[in-house]
Amino acid sequence: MTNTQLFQQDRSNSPLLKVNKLTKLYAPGKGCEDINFDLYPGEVLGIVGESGSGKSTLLTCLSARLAPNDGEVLYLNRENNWLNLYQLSETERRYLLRTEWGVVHQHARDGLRMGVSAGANIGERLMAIGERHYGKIREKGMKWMQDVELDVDRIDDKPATYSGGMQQRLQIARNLVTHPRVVFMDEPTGGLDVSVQARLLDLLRTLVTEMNLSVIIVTHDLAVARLLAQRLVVMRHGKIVETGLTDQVLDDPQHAYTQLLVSSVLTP
Ligand SMILES: Nc1ncnc2c1ncn2[C@@H]1O[C@H](COP(=O)(O)OP(=O)(O)OP(=O)(O)O)[C@@H](O)[C@H]1O
Repeated sequence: MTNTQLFQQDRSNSPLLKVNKLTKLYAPGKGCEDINFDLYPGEVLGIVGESGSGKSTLLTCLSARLAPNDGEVLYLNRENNWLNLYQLSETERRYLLRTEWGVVHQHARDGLRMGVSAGANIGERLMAIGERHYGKIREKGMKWMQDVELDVDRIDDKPATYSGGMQQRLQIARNLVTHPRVVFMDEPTGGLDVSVQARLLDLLRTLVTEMNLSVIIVTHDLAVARLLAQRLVVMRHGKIVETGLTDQVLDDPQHAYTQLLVSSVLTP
């Protein structure tokens, strides 16, 4: 089954996110420049490119954490209102990040609160959307620990006592507990052992499909892109050089840079 069939992307609906002429440059060619695309409900979009091509800069701008120099990011919220991200107040952007959006960082410690228990890490996001009942918060925390295959008996342990792979699972649970509509992921399996990576990717793929999440995932690993993303954006020197369905881009790359990127993975 192809990724296109697997993920329930719905193009009959309006996009959830519209990115228009987005630019954030630190120096010529460093950052991201004139980025345009739409993200549809249930779609998983991969951003690929070599180190320094601007993937993280773009993701940080898209996820309301870095103001661009130019262009806009429009988001259709749960109430069906279009929000212009960088015209919102800082408080409104932060609220969005705690509720309808999620961010999974490469290093779990950037996305977790290391000083509080695993259960509190999950519960905190529930409290942000108004849940106050301690019993219910704990119950949901336990359910999510099970869903991401963590030992529920360790719910009161701090994340620092978890392995890297477990911390990443906890970070995913913390993000997904509020049923976000859009999740931004920056190299979510980077830095983990290969076998741990494979299991985590499997879990992510299942959760993304089951919850019909819209995801933007940055990765330099084309195998990860192939497994998770339905559509790809290829970046070079801050610009998009190619975009299309994942299988098309990887099996029949049109741009010379994409051809090089794909062949450099195939040739040892
Ligand atoms: N805060 C900053 N100040 C100055 N230059 C920066 C800053 N952040 C990133 N850059 C530069 O912008 C370019 C793009 O960096 P970015 O981290 O977005 O690329 P990337 O494709 O995500 O790379 P990697 O995969 O290595 O993380 C790089 O040349 C980087 O050195």
